[in-house]
Amino acid sequence: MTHPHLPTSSETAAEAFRKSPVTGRMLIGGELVESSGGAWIECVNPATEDYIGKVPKATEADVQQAVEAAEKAQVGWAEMPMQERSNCLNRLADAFTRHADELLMLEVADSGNAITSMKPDLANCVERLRYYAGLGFELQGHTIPGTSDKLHLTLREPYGVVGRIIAFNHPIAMAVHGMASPLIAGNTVVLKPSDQCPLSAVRLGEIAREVLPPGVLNVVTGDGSAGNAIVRHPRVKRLSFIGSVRTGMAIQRSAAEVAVKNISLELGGKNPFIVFPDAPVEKVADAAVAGMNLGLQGQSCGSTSRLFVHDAIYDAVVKAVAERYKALRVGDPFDWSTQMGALNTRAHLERVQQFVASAKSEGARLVAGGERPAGKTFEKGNWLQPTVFADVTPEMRVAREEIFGPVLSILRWSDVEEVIAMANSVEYGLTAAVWTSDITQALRTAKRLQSGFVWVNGVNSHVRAVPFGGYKNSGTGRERGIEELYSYTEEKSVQVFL
Ligand SMILES: NC(=O)C1=CN([C@@H]2O[C@H](COP(=O)(O)OP(=O)(O)OC[C@H]3O[C@@H](n4cnc5c(N)ncnc54)[C@H](O)[C@@H]3O)[C@@H](O)[C@H]2O)C=CC1
Ligand SMILES: O=Cc1ccc(S(=O)(=O)O)cc1
Repeated sequence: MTHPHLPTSSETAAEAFRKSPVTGRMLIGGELVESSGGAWIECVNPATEDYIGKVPKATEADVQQAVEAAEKAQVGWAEMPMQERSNCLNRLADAFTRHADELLMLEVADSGNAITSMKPDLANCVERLRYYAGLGFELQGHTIPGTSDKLHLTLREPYGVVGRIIAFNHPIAMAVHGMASPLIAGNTVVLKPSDQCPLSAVRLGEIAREVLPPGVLNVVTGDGSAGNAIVRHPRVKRLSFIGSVRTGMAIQRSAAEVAVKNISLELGGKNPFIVFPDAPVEKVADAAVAGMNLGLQGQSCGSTSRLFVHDAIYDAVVKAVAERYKALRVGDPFDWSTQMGALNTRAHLERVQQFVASAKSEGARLVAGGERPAGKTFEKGNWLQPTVFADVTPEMRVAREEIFGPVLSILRWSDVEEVIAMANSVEYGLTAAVWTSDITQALRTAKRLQSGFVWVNGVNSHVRAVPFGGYKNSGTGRERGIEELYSYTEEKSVQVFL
């Protein structure tokens, strides 16, 4: 990429990208390459609709080449002492830190997410690389007492080539988070970023090329057909995917046609936030904003998009939440005072607008937002005001389907059994929040929620060692911590006859 990325003092960041769009290349076997088919994917700034760059549209042959390069590199990579692999990851973290500002600009231009919300993602990437660089030393087998005349022990071995396919909402975080643990375990990686937001991953490929041996990380850019080629490659036995339930199910079907594979899936969410009558109204209202990840326009799998409020404090909470949503600053994603940016694509905005229309027609009460914001900034781009519907009932579409946008639904409850049943009534089970000062009630409720991650009196907090993943159709497998690391290894039992 030749783009300066950082604007001069006389121009805005958006102008800088418009004036000099970037051209990205794929990283395959240590070389920066274009698509063998010659096609490109165009990247558009969601806030301005400006063309900001292009990346190659990978063909099946490109994917094949990437897997072969990864296979070739894997033998030597796995044979390296742990200390050397660890050094490589730490060097990648150093290089990443040097380029963090430029990566942040690319990320914001390509995603439309507010810069204040994306900056922590960059720091988290560095933290994740260093964390797994150290944790690799804990990858241990064990010995098992058995019969007196035999010694039983286990070894942890890498799968080989890992395919990592990711969603559009946290592009660089998902790219880096998903490579640290497979790499330290001795696998090599073929990464496919989302075709909606590929620029930061492509730049990551360029940076990684300077510090990792050729073929250890390969970045192929393309749409679902490139993803499917990774999924169907018979020698990519371990796959890790972040995206929608529909694609996750398609991947399971497609993979099963060619081989038996280990696939972890981080999928969608329609996450409940249950407020008991003793919860503090103002803090609940703050959490109803924070839990929706509005800096990403609600486009986060963990967003607590169904707020169940007890009858006793319902009106007060609705009022406090609506006030906060109306006061949010929507605007230029590059502006450090902006709290919410633009939705990622026009098609996605239109999908979210259909949810707003369906909520109105099904009788929900609009208490904030619902429209495109007014003003010059919003003449072009994928804009929607932060939106809140009250008096939502469980059978409405907005209460059942993942919107992946800035639309919060508030539902009323008065009976604990009923609210737990409502919370569990959707196909998803990713995150949940429970708010009460009664710890017994909180833990009882947490236990009964069919969700992989429950916050008590909090929202949206993630810690690197705490497992994250979904129940039901929200996924399978857990990411983060040592379990994630182990999930990129196969366990071999060795029995020694003495
Ligand atoms: N549970 C979690 O950790 C997260 C889940 N998500 C979910 O992701 C969805 C939004 O992200 P999108 O990018 O729109 O998801 P998506 O499922 O449309 O696409 C995700 C990735 O899969 C690729 N893909 C599409 N079809 C494929 C196929 N047949 N085979 C292989 N790869 C294929 C895409 O090119 C993209 O890279 C939401 O449902 C959201 O909840 C998003 C972030 C985190
Ligand atoms: O949106 C959900 C989400 C966001 C980020 C990550 S990751 O830790 O960066 O992979 C996972 C899920």
